[in-house]
Amino acid sequence: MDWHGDGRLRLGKIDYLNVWPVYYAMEHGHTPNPCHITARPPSELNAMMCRGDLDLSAVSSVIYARYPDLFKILPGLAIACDGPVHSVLLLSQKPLEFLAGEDILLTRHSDTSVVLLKILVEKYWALKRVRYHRGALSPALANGSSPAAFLAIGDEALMWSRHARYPYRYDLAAVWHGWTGLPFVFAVWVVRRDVAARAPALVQEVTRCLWESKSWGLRHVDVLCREAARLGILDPIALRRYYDTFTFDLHERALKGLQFFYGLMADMGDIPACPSLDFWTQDDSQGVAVHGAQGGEGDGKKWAARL
Ligand SMILES: C=C(O[C@@H]1C=C(C(=O)O)C=C[C@H]1O)C(=O)O
Repeated sequence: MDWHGDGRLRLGKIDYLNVWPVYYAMEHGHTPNPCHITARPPSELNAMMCRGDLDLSAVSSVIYARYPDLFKILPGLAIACDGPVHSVLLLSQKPLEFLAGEDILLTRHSDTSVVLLKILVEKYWALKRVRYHRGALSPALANGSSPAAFLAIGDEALMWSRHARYPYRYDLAAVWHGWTGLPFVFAVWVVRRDVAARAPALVQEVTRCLWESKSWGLRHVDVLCREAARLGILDPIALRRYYDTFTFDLHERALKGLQFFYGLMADMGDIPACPSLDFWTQDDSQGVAVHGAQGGEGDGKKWAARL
């Protein structure tokens, strides 16, 4: 835990459009920002949190399942959707049923979607002998040896969703929803346990500020769409539709989807068992194990009352 000499915690931010509703207000002076914010793709944030280079962050949901002893979940925050997500895509040169025995390139920026894809390939689509490679998408797509299919997430997926050589598009959250009927949780916000134990008041402050910023963002989606459109990835109307697909909460159904996913990770041998969901609370620095019955609520009010 490095205080930078000023008592501020180090907060990670996913470097994609999808988290603007959570961070925009605190980064632009509309709500308080008590942290140092570092923006990176998810897999880099995951590694930084595991190393202790950040104190709190959004991380790929698989990371909590793999390292439950290292982290506690911050309530009332998630990147989840209950149907298509538009930005986690398997893009293929051929229809899915012809991908058996083929190479799929996996973006190096993802940890959760990579696991979701492998689960769908093995347990839902039952494709045999698929070979996976992890790497940077741009160079692979630019040279002649392009893979039969690739997995893209975040802004890259939004930019490449209409790639001419990859006309077959599979939205993994839509496939998951069609299969399980459940929401899918791509990312959760976690705090390192050592930080939670040593600085509960700061963790509380940052959590409240994230809720306040999210609440502002969700009340001003029109502002976010106007500003985010300047990046040239989506126009304001498409951005509105994009933001409407997300729930930024760990509500009860999202928790069910998360636990079902963790159960499948255990079946695949990725983790030894489905972990308890250990939420951070200020008054119990050892945490409270939650087994699917609790979750964050829209504006964080329920959690604010608990903290
Ligand atoms: C929905 C998305 O979820 C993302 C997917 C992640 C992953 O696959 O590890 C992590 C964080 C999220 O940003 C997206 O990037 O579009």
